Amino acid sequence: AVGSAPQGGGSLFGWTSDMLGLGESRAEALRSCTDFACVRQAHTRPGKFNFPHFFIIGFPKAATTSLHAYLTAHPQALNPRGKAPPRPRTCPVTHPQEAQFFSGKGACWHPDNETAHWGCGAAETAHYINHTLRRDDAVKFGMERPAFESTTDYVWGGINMSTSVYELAAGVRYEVPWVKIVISMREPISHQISGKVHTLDMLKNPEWWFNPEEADACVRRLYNGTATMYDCIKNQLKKEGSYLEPLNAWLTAFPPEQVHVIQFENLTGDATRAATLNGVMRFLGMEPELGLKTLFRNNSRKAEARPEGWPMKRAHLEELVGSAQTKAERIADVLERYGFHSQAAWMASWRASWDANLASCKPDGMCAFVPT
Ligand SMILES: Nc1ncnc2c1ncn2[C@@H]1O[C@H](COP(=O)(O)OS(=O)(=O)O)[C@@H](OP(=O)(O)O)[C@H]1O
Repeated sequence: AVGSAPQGGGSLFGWTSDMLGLGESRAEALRSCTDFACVRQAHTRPGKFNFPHFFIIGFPKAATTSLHAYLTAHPQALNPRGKAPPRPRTCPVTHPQEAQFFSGKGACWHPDNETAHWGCGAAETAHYINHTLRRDDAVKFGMERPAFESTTDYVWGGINMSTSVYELAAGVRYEVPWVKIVISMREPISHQISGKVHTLDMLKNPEWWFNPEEADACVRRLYNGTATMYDCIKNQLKKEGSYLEPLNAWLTAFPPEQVHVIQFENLTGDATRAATLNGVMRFLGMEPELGLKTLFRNNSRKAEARPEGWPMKRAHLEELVGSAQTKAERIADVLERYGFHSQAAWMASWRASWDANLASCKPDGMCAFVPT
Protein backbone atom coordinates (compact mmCIF):
# COMPACT_ATOMS: atom_id res chain seq x y z
CA ALA A 1 0.00 0.00 0.00
CA VAL A 2 1.09 3.55 -0.67
CA GLY A 3 0.79 4.42 2.99
CA SER A 4 3.22 1.74 4.09
CA ALA A 5 5.88 2.45 1.47
CA PRO A 6 9.02 4.15 2.83
CA GLN A 7 8.78 7.94 2.69
CA GLY A 8 11.14 10.34 0.95
CA GLY A 9 14.32 9.35 -0.85
CA GLY A 10 13.16 10.14 -4.36
CA SER A 11 9.80 8.50 -3.87
CA LEU A 12 6.74 9.33 -5.90
CA PHE A 13 3.56 9.37 -3.80
CA GLY A 14 5.31 7.03 -1.37
CA TRP A 15 6.50 4.58 -4.00
CA THR A 16 10.25 4.23 -4.15
CA SER A 17 11.96 4.32 -7.53
CA ASP A 18 12.98 0.71 -6.80
CA MET A 19 9.32 -0.29 -6.53
CA LEU A 20 8.60 1.51 -9.81
CA GLY A 21 11.23 -0.63 -11.49
CA LEU A 22 13.68 2.26 -11.95
CA GLY A 23 16.29 0.83 -9.62
CA GLU A 24 17.27 2.34 -6.32
CA SER A 25 17.63 6.14 -6.17
CA ARG A 26 20.72 7.74 -4.63
CA ALA A 27 18.69 8.75 -1.59
CA GLU A 28 17.42 5.23 -1.05
CA ALA A 29 20.88 3.78 -1.44
CA LEU A 30 22.33 6.32 0.98
CA ARG A 31 19.70 5.76 3.65
CA SER A 32 21.72 3.46 5.88
CA CYS A 33 25.29 4.32 4.83
CA THR A 34 27.79 4.65 7.64
CA ASP A 35 30.99 4.36 5.59
CA PHE A 36 32.39 5.79 2.39
CA ALA A 37 32.25 2.54 0.45
CA CYS A 38 28.48 2.60 0.87
CA VAL A 39 28.37 6.34 0.00
CA ARG A 40 30.35 5.62 -3.18
CA GLN A 41 27.97 2.84 -4.08
CA ALA A 42 25.01 5.17 -3.52
CA HIS A 43 26.69 7.77 -5.70
CA THR A 44 26.35 5.48 -8.73
CA ARG A 45 22.56 5.83 -8.42
CA PRO A 46 20.66 8.83 -9.85
CA GLY A 47 20.13 11.89 -7.65
CA LYS A 48 20.32 15.67 -8.04
CA PHE A 49 23.09 16.57 -5.62
CA ASN A 50 26.09 14.51 -4.70
CA PHE A 51 26.74 13.47 -1.12
CA PRO A 52 28.73 15.28 0.08
CA HIS A 53 28.32 17.88 -2.62
CA PHE A 54 31.11 20.34 -1.83
CA PHE A 55 33.77 21.45 0.61
CA ILE A 56 35.05 24.96 1.24
CA ILE A 57 38.67 24.17 2.03
CA GLY A 58 40.25 27.58 2.61
CA PHE A 59 42.22 29.61 2.69
CA PRO A 60 41.92 30.68 6.31
CA LYS A 61 41.29 34.43 6.54
CA ALA A 62 39.79 34.64 3.06
CA ALA A 63 36.16 35.18 4.17
CA THR A 64 35.45 31.45 4.33
CA THR A 65 33.19 31.90 7.38
CA SER A 66 31.11 34.49 5.53
CA LEU A 67 30.92 32.28 2.46
CA HIS A 68 29.94 29.29 4.58
CA ALA A 69 27.22 31.36 6.27
CA TYR A 70 26.05 32.69 2.92
CA LEU A 71 25.64 29.23 1.43
CA THR A 72 24.09 27.91 4.63
CA ALA A 73 21.43 30.63 4.35
CA HIS A 74 20.61 29.60 0.77
CA PRO A 75 17.15 28.01 0.78
CA GLN A 76 18.45 25.04 -1.19
CA ALA A 77 21.24 24.31 1.28
CA LEU A 78 20.95 21.27 3.45
CA ASN A 79 22.76 22.69 6.37
CA PRO A 80 21.10 25.38 8.47
CA ARG A 81 23.56 25.09 11.36
CA GLY A 82 25.67 28.07 12.32
CA LYS A 83 29.30 28.36 13.16
CA ALA A 84 30.62 25.80 15.55
CA PRO A 85 30.82 26.89 19.19
CA PRO A 86 34.24 26.45 20.78
CA ARG A 87 34.78 22.89 21.89
CA PRO A 88 37.61 20.71 23.07
CA ARG A 89 39.55 19.16 20.20
CA THR A 90 38.67 15.67 21.29
CA CYS A 91 34.91 16.11 20.80
CA PRO A 92 33.36 14.12 17.97
CA VAL A 93 32.81 15.89 14.66
CA THR A 94 29.39 17.48 14.71
CA HIS A 95 29.68 20.86 13.09
CA PRO A 96 29.86 21.57 9.41
CA GLN A 97 32.31 24.37 9.88
CA GLU A 98 35.81 23.41 10.87
CA ALA A 99 34.73 19.78 11.11
CA GLN A 100 38.38 18.84 10.42
CA PHE A 101 37.26 15.34 9.59
CA PHE A 102 39.87 14.59 6.93
CA SER A 103 42.60 16.59 8.61
CA GLY A 104 42.50 14.93 11.99
CA LYS A 105 39.25 14.34 13.78
CA GLY A 106 38.26 11.57 11.42
CA ALA A 107 41.40 9.73 12.50
CA CYS A 108 42.06 9.19 8.81
CA TRP A 109 45.78 8.78 9.21
CA HIS A 110 47.69 5.66 9.95
CA PRO A 111 51.23 6.88 9.37
CA ASP A 112 52.82 3.70 10.70
CA ASN A 113 50.79 1.39 8.55
CA GLU A 114 52.49 1.01 5.19
CA THR A 115 49.79 -1.17 3.68
CA ALA A 116 46.75 0.86 4.67
CA HIS A 117 48.06 4.36 5.06
CA TRP A 118 44.67 5.98 4.58
CA GLY A 119 41.45 4.88 6.21
CA CYS A 120 39.27 6.87 8.54
CA GLY A 121 38.06 5.57 11.89
CA ALA A 122 34.77 3.66 11.58
CA ALA A 123 32.94 5.40 14.42
CA GLU A 124 34.19 8.84 13.37
CA THR A 125 33.22 8.18 9.77
CA ALA A 126 29.70 7.11 10.69
CA HIS A 127 29.35 10.22 12.84
CA TYR A 128 30.65 12.46 10.07
CA ILE A 129 28.30 10.98 7.48
CA ASN A 130 25.24 10.93 9.71
CA HIS A 131 25.65 14.07 11.78
CA THR A 132 28.08 16.46 10.16
CA LEU A 133 26.93 15.86 6.59
CA ARG A 134 23.36 15.14 7.68
CA ARG A 135 22.75 11.96 5.81
CA ASP A 136 19.17 11.56 7.04
CA ASP A 137 18.19 15.05 5.93
CA ALA A 138 19.87 14.55 2.55
CA VAL A 139 17.78 11.40 2.16
CA LYS A 140 14.63 13.09 3.46
CA PHE A 141 14.96 15.83 0.86
CA GLY A 142 15.57 13.28 -1.86
CA MET A 143 19.05 14.64 -2.67
CA GLU A 144 17.50 17.99 -3.62
CA ARG A 145 19.73 19.77 -1.11
CA PRO A 146 23.52 19.81 -1.20
CA ALA A 147 25.42 18.58 1.86
CA PHE A 148 28.67 20.39 2.56
CA GLU A 149 31.24 21.31 5.14
CA SER A 150 33.92 23.95 5.43
CA THR A 151 37.29 23.26 7.00
CA THR A 152 40.04 25.71 6.27
CA ASP A 153 42.89 23.57 7.47
CA TYR A 154 42.27 21.16 4.58
CA VAL A 155 44.70 23.44 2.76
CA TRP A 156 47.47 22.73 5.25
CA GLY A 157 47.32 18.96 5.66
CA GLY A 158 46.73 16.96 8.82
CA ILE A 159 46.21 19.06 11.94
CA ASN A 160 49.07 17.32 13.68
CA MET A 161 51.13 18.20 10.58
CA SER A 162 52.14 14.56 10.16
CA THR A 163 50.40 14.47 6.83
CA SER A 164 51.12 16.62 3.83
CA VAL A 165 48.40 18.49 2.00
CA TYR A 166 49.14 16.26 -1.02
CA GLU A 167 48.22 13.19 1.01
CA LEU A 168 45.16 14.84 2.46
CA ALA A 169 43.86 15.97 -0.95
CA ALA A 170 44.53 12.51 -2.40
CA GLY A 171 42.73 10.92 0.56
CA VAL A 172 39.64 13.08 0.05
CA ARG A 173 39.70 12.25 -3.64
CA TYR A 174 39.87 8.56 -2.75
CA GLU A 175 36.90 8.72 -0.38
CA VAL A 176 34.57 11.11 -2.21
CA PRO A 177 36.01 11.54 -5.71
CA TRP A 178 33.11 13.65 -7.02
CA VAL A 179 33.17 16.34 -4.32
CA LYS A 180 33.45 19.95 -5.50
CA ILE A 181 36.13 22.11 -3.96
CA VAL A 182 35.81 25.85 -3.30
CA ILE A 183 38.94 27.88 -2.55
CA SER A 184 39.17 31.57 -1.72
CA MET A 185 42.53 33.34 -1.81
CA ARG A 186 43.40 36.72 -0.33
CA GLU A 187 46.20 39.13 -1.16
CA PRO A 188 49.20 37.49 0.56
CA ILE A 189 50.27 40.34 2.89
CA SER A 190 46.68 40.90 4.04
CA HIS A 191 46.27 37.16 4.48
CA GLN A 192 49.29 37.04 6.77
CA ILE A 193 48.28 40.12 8.74
CA SER A 194 44.73 38.83 9.25
CA GLY A 195 46.16 35.59 10.65
CA LYS A 196 48.41 37.44 13.08
CA VAL A 197 45.59 39.72 14.18
CA HIS A 198 43.54 36.62 14.96
CA THR A 199 46.37 35.26 17.11
CA LEU A 200 46.76 38.67 18.78
CA ASP A 201 43.10 38.50 19.69
CA MET A 202 43.55 35.01 21.12
CA LEU A 203 46.37 36.25 23.33
CA LYS A 204 43.75 38.16 25.30
CA ASN A 205 42.47 34.79 26.49
CA PRO A 206 44.03 33.10 29.51
CA GLU A 207 46.92 30.83 28.60
CA TRP A 208 45.17 27.68 29.70
CA TRP A 209 42.58 28.42 27.03
CA PHE A 210 44.92 29.41 24.25
CA ASN A 211 48.48 28.30 24.13
CA PRO A 212 50.22 29.98 21.20
CA GLU A 213 52.52 27.84 19.12
CA GLU A 214 56.22 28.46 18.60
CA ALA A 215 55.52 30.26 15.32
CA ASP A 216 53.36 32.72 17.23
CA ALA A 217 56.16 33.84 19.56
CA CYS A 218 56.55 36.95 17.46
CA VAL A 219 52.87 37.78 17.95
CA ARG A 220 53.44 37.75 21.69
CA ARG A 221 56.21 40.28 21.18
CA LEU A 222 53.93 42.29 18.91
CA TYR A 223 51.35 42.18 21.70
CA ASN A 224 53.97 43.42 24.15
CA GLY A 225 55.11 46.15 21.77
CA THR A 226 58.59 44.71 21.17
CA ALA A 227 58.04 43.57 17.57
CA THR A 228 56.31 45.00 14.52
CA MET A 229 53.83 43.41 12.16
CA TYR A 230 56.58 43.40 9.54
CA ASP A 231 58.80 41.33 11.87
CA CYS A 232 56.01 38.82 12.38
CA ILE A 233 55.03 38.21 8.77
CA LYS A 234 58.17 38.66 6.69
CA ASN A 235 59.47 35.10 6.95
CA GLN A 236 56.17 33.37 6.34
CA LEU A 237 55.51 35.61 3.40
CA LYS A 238 58.83 34.64 1.86
CA LYS A 239 58.14 30.93 2.24
CA GLU A 240 57.61 29.71 -1.25
CA GLY A 241 55.13 26.93 -0.69
CA SER A 242 52.79 28.35 1.89
CA TYR A 243 50.10 29.44 -0.56
CA LEU A 244 51.07 27.76 -3.80
CA GLU A 245 51.63 24.24 -2.53
CA PRO A 246 48.07 23.66 -1.26
CA LEU A 247 46.73 24.95 -4.55
CA ASN A 248 48.98 22.55 -6.45
CA ALA A 249 48.09 19.69 -4.13
CA TRP A 250 44.35 20.06 -4.61
CA LEU A 251 44.73 20.61 -8.34
CA THR A 252 46.84 17.48 -8.54
CA ALA A 253 44.22 15.41 -6.71
CA PHE A 254 41.10 16.83 -8.36
CA PRO A 255 40.23 17.64 -11.97
CA PRO A 256 39.88 21.40 -12.56
CA GLU A 257 36.17 21.06 -13.39
CA GLN A 258 35.62 20.16 -9.73
CA VAL A 259 37.56 23.11 -8.37
CA HIS A 260 36.42 26.73 -8.11
CA VAL A 261 38.93 29.37 -7.06
CA ILE A 262 37.79 32.85 -6.09
CA GLN A 263 39.63 35.94 -5.02
CA PHE A 264 38.73 37.31 -1.57
CA GLU A 265 38.85 40.84 -2.96
CA ASN A 266 36.23 39.97 -5.60
CA LEU A 267 34.10 38.20 -3.04
CA THR A 268 34.10 41.17 -0.69
CA GLY A 269 34.30 44.09 -3.15
CA ASP A 270 31.03 45.98 -3.74
CA ALA A 271 31.35 45.96 -7.51
CA THR A 272 32.30 42.30 -7.83
CA ARG A 273 30.55 40.55 -4.93
CA ALA A 274 27.29 39.62 -6.68
CA ALA A 275 29.04 38.18 -9.75
CA THR A 276 31.46 36.22 -7.57
CA LEU A 277 28.68 34.75 -5.40
CA ASN A 278 26.64 33.91 -8.48
CA GLY A 279 29.69 32.19 -9.94
CA VAL A 280 30.05 30.08 -6.79
CA MET A 281 26.37 29.12 -6.80
CA ARG A 282 26.39 28.25 -10.50
CA PHE A 283 29.48 26.09 -9.97
CA LEU A 284 27.68 24.27 -7.16
CA GLY A 285 24.46 23.87 -9.13
CA MET A 286 22.57 26.05 -6.64
CA GLU A 287 20.19 28.64 -8.00
CA PRO A 288 21.77 32.12 -7.89
CA GLU A 289 18.36 33.84 -7.88
CA LEU A 290 17.61 32.24 -4.52
CA GLY A 291 20.81 33.47 -2.90
CA LEU A 292 20.82 36.33 -0.39
CA LYS A 293 21.64 39.75 -1.79
CA THR A 294 24.22 40.46 0.89
CA LEU A 295 27.31 38.71 2.19
CA PHE A 296 27.75 38.74 5.95
CA ARG A 297 30.96 39.94 7.48
CA ASN A 298 31.83 37.13 9.83
CA ASN A 299 34.96 36.77 11.83
CA SER A 300 36.00 40.35 11.17
CA ARG A 301 38.73 42.01 13.18
CA LYS A 302 40.17 44.56 10.80
CA ALA A 303 37.85 47.38 11.82
CA GLU A 304 38.85 47.16 15.49
CA ALA A 305 42.41 45.96 15.06
CA ARG A 306 43.95 48.92 13.28
CA PRO A 307 41.68 50.59 10.75
CA GLU A 308 44.33 53.21 10.00
CA GLY A 309 46.72 50.44 8.90
CA TRP A 310 49.87 48.78 10.24
CA PRO A 311 52.79 51.23 10.44
CA MET A 312 55.72 50.14 8.31
CA LYS A 313 58.95 51.58 6.94
CA ARG A 314 58.86 52.06 3.20
CA ALA A 315 61.79 49.68 2.68
CA HIS A 316 60.00 47.02 4.69
CA LEU A 317 56.76 47.50 2.80
CA GLU A 318 58.63 47.28 -0.51
CA GLU A 319 60.26 44.06 0.64
CA LEU A 320 56.88 42.57 1.60
CA VAL A 321 55.33 43.65 -1.69
CA GLY A 322 58.27 42.05 -3.52
CA SER A 323 57.68 38.73 -1.72
CA ALA A 324 53.92 38.91 -2.23
CA GLN A 325 54.34 39.72 -5.89
CA THR A 326 56.60 36.74 -6.55
CA LYS A 327 54.10 34.50 -4.83
CA ALA A 328 51.13 36.09 -6.59
CA GLU A 329 52.69 35.70 -10.02
CA ARG A 330 53.14 31.99 -9.50
CA ILE A 331 49.60 31.58 -8.23
CA ALA A 332 48.19 33.61 -11.12
CA ASP A 333 50.26 31.54 -13.53
CA VAL A 334 48.77 28.29 -12.17
CA LEU A 335 45.26 29.74 -12.23
CA GLU A 336 45.64 30.83 -15.83
CA ARG A 337 47.11 27.49 -16.87
CA TYR A 338 44.11 25.68 -15.41
CA GLY A 339 41.74 28.14 -17.06
CA PHE A 340 40.35 29.63 -13.84
CA HIS A 341 41.36 33.25 -14.22
CA SER A 342 43.45 35.43 -16.49
CA GLN A 343 46.80 36.12 -14.92
CA ALA A 344 46.48 39.83 -15.65
CA ALA A 345 43.08 40.20 -13.98
CA TRP A 346 44.16 38.24 -10.90
CA MET A 347 47.32 40.29 -10.50
CA ALA A 348 45.53 43.60 -11.10
CA SER A 349 43.31 43.10 -8.08
CA TRP A 350 46.17 42.42 -5.71
CA ARG A 351 48.41 45.03 -7.30
CA ALA A 352 45.73 47.64 -6.56
CA SER A 353 46.24 46.90 -2.85
CA TRP A 354 50.05 47.11 -3.08
CA ASP A 355 49.86 50.39 -5.02
CA ALA A 356 47.37 51.92 -2.60
CA ASN A 357 49.51 50.95 0.38
CA LEU A 358 52.73 52.21 -1.21
CA ALA A 359 50.91 55.46 -1.95
CA SER A 360 50.31 55.86 1.79
CA CYS A 361 54.04 56.40 2.43
CA LYS A 362 54.92 59.80 3.81
CA PRO A 363 58.07 61.82 3.06
CA ASP A 364 59.53 60.57 6.38
CA GLY A 365 59.53 57.03 4.91
CA MET A 366 56.69 55.70 7.07
CA CYS A 367 53.72 53.94 5.48
CA ALA A 368 50.56 52.24 6.72
CA PHE A 369 49.44 48.87 5.41
CA VAL A 370 45.66 48.45 5.31
CA PRO A 371 44.72 44.82 4.58
CA THR A 372 42.26 44.13 1.78
N1 LIG B 1 31.79 40.56 3.67
C1 LIG B 1 33.06 40.79 3.98
N2 LIG B 1 33.68 41.91 3.54
C2 LIG B 1 34.98 42.15 3.86
N3 LIG B 1 35.76 41.31 4.58
C3 LIG B 1 35.18 40.19 5.02
C4 LIG B 1 33.83 39.86 4.75
N4 LIG B 1 33.56 38.68 5.34
C5 LIG B 1 34.70 38.29 5.96
N5 LIG B 1 35.66 39.20 5.77
C6 LIG B 1 37.03 39.13 6.31
O1 LIG B 1 37.53 37.80 6.17
C7 LIG B 1 38.41 37.52 7.28
C8 LIG B 1 37.95 36.26 7.97
O2 LIG B 1 38.14 35.19 7.09
P1 LIG B 1 37.77 33.69 7.51
O3 LIG B 1 36.38 33.64 7.97
O4 LIG B 1 38.15 32.84 6.36
O5 LIG B 1 38.74 33.44 8.74
S1 LIG B 1 39.01 32.05 9.47
O6 LIG B 1 40.15 31.44 8.80
O7 LIG B 1 37.81 31.22 9.41
O8 LIG B 1 39.38 32.41 10.86
C9 LIG B 1 38.34 38.70 8.20
O9 LIG B 1 39.43 39.54 7.87
P2 LIG B 1 40.18 40.44 9.02
O10 LIG B 1 39.12 41.28 9.64
O11 LIG B 1 41.20 41.23 8.24
O12 LIG B 1 40.82 39.49 9.96
C10 LIG B 1 37.02 39.35 7.81
O13 LIG B 1 36.98 40.73 8.11
